[in-house]
Amino acid sequence: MARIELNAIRKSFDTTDVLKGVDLAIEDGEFVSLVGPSGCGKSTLLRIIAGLEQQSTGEVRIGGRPVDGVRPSQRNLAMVFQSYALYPHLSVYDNIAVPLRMKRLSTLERMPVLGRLLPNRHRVEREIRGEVERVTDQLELSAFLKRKPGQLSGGQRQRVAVGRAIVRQPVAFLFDEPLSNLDAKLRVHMRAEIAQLHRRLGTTFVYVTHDQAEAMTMSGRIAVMIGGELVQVGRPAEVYDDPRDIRVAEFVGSPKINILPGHLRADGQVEMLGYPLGLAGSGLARPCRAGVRPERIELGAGAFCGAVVHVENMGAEAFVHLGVDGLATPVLARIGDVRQLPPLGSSARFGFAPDAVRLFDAAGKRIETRLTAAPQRAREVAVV
Ligand SMILES: Nc1ncnc2c1ncn2[C@@H]1O[C@H](COP(=O)(O)OP(=O)(O)OP(=O)(O)O)[C@@H](O)[C@H]1O
Repeated sequence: MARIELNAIRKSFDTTDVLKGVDLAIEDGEFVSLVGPSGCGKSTLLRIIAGLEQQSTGEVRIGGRPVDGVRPSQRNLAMVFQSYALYPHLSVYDNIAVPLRMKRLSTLERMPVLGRLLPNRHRVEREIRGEVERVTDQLELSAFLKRKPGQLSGGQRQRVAVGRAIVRQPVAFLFDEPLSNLDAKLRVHMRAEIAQLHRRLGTTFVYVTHDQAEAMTMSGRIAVMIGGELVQVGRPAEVYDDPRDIRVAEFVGSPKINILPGHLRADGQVEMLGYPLGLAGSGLARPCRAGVRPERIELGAGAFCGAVVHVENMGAEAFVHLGVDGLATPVLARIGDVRQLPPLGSSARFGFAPDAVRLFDAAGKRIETRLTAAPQRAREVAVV
């Protein structure tokens, strides 16, 4: 097991700065997900940890030691890729045994015919069999040992890739979008398997994904990367509830948070479309943006009124899209009880409690103060 430390990591490809000074400490045994939109640099960061890519400046430490200049194979890390990188011509058993054979047998002992004549080969192969069987039992792969990767489902292939990583007993596992080739249902199932695997092994996991739901449901902490910068690191619930930056608020959570244009008055009142939302303490008058999660929008009463322009009924819950005059995008409200859905085309009142609002300044940085007073009931905002 190992602590992984990234200090001021920068990476440029030609003139493009892909990583702009990333600092992150991943504790021994922790499960941290690097999450962010496509192209934000998360795979590059993972590859730098693995030693597959060299940072332009900055330092990587694994288990307290700097590893710059240490070859990937010497870092004792296991990487699981999106493509699984299995050998198509080898059986499940041999795919998992490969890293052990590479480590414990000499080139001569690995030779198919000559190797068998060497006494050490039999002893090592017996040990390897024991270890491969232990891992394949754990991963419920015992029934497939003789099959080739082409004869397996996506989920089974993914488990073989994980098995091959586990047998090496690495100090940390690095996952690069390992579930993105699977269908939605299997992905949800494999999320649970990977989280359980982490609990069982207790080894450091670093997991790259662009899927915020994957990161939220599996990891102890998530590190949100945007445009080559680490914008926020924290427990999933903390990042969801207390985003420090509007880009984080918009990236985390599905469906997206509602962002409403507002104005912070000098007397501390926050207004949206000229209607009061609550008090944020006195300060400088300035434009701001109010973020409200769909589940915090209360339908049926409140200061605002919108036209029901679309309803997404998922069975167990529904999302109502409310067109509001003066807003470019509809406000989304989550409805827990789908029997209470307003009809399409009707108008619906809505509001939200002041503590549901997260305020951001014009640059997208979080305004610390939380709204306190209840929004005053005002005349309705016109329906679109
Ligand atoms: N070898 C390379 N040469 C030039 N540019 C590169 C190279 N590798 C990555 N990049 C660029 O660096 C940026 C970050 O790439 P990276 O693969 O780290 O992003 P990512 O966040 O993992 O994205 P995705 O989720 O799409 O995989 C991208 O703009 C990419 O085009």
